[in-house]
Amino acid sequence: MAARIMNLPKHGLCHLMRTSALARHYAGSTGSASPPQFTTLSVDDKTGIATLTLNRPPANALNAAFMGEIARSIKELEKSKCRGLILTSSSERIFCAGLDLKECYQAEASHLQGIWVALQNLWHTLYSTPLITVALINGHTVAGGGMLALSSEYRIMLPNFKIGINETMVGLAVPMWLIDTYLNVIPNRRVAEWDLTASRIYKSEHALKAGLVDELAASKEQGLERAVAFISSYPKHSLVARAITKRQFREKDLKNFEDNRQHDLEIFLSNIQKPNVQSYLGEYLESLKKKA
Ligand SMILES: CCCCCCCC/C=C\CC(=O)SCCNC(=O)CCNC(=O)[C@H](O)C(C)(C)COP(=O)(O)OP(=O)(O)OC[C@H]1O[C@@H](n2cnc3c(N)ncnc32)[C@H](O)[C@@H]1OP(=O)(O)O
Repeated sequence: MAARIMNLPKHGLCHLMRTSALARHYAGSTGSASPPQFTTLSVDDKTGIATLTLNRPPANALNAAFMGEIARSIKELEKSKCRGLILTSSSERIFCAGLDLKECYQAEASHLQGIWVALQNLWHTLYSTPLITVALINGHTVAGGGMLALSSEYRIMLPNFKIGINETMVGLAVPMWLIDTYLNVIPNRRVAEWDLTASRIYKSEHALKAGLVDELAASKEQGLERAVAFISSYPKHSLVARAITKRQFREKDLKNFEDNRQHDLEIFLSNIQKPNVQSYLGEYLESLKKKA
């Protein structure tokens, strides 16, 4: 039975906490984190599989609060000993449009810093989690949205959507940690370099052929079934060993990131505040509006 929840208790989430108990938990909560605004989370008590649904209309664009909320949920799920996490979207068209560009335009340096640090933390949390992670990509996912999908272990996508990392089109360099994430999925360096320098965006069907996604599903329901099947394919006794093995594969990328975290922030702040980048960002935002 799925227990629909508003936020997570400190422990034991996967151990039969029901909606009423959760409501009491929040009523009496010490309030260390505010209730979720942009996500909903449900956990199936029987399978120990959580589904985190992104819900920041219209495009699930990532601002600092939204990214912080996703990262906190993952951390709490880890403590509650859930076995797996499915990431999906409440929108029928957009999984995630990447960073909220409206918040990157003509913003204070402190605001931009908050956005970038939240993006770094979200990537680190998702990429390093011992949970079995599946992105059920039920809409377009680009840039920071591509990061969410590619940092997950398995990708199931619905047909006729777009996926890719288009930062260079926005006028900025792809950070090393995102290049490493891409290479973890597309290990052919030539293809990866070409994709990222050219801001290549794949349609679902082509993404499957290229190995950027692992399966196509005809509907969200079918995608959810497939995601549950993937997570459940790992027997219980293998979970610790698989988590250690996953960590070993990703350790070098995580260490490189930690060694360069501050430098990465400085590069972003310096680039995003350049007059030509801001000017292009303004035009880009206008083009998104005109399209609507
Ligand atoms: C700039 C910093 C770069 C730093 C480089 C380092 C890299 C690290 C990782 C992440 C960086 C980023 O994420 S940069 C974000 C780049 N994102 C994009 O370029 C996506 C732009 N959007 C689209 O291409 C399309 O919207 C879509 C393909 C995602 C969906 O297309 P669709 O036709 O279905 O929808 P609309 O285009 O009509 O959009 C609906 C609605 O959403 C608004 N919108 C879309 N994207 C964003 C966004 N990224 N930020 C804020 N708002 C966005 C769009 O304007 C529409 O709004 P209105 O209905 O109000 O007009």
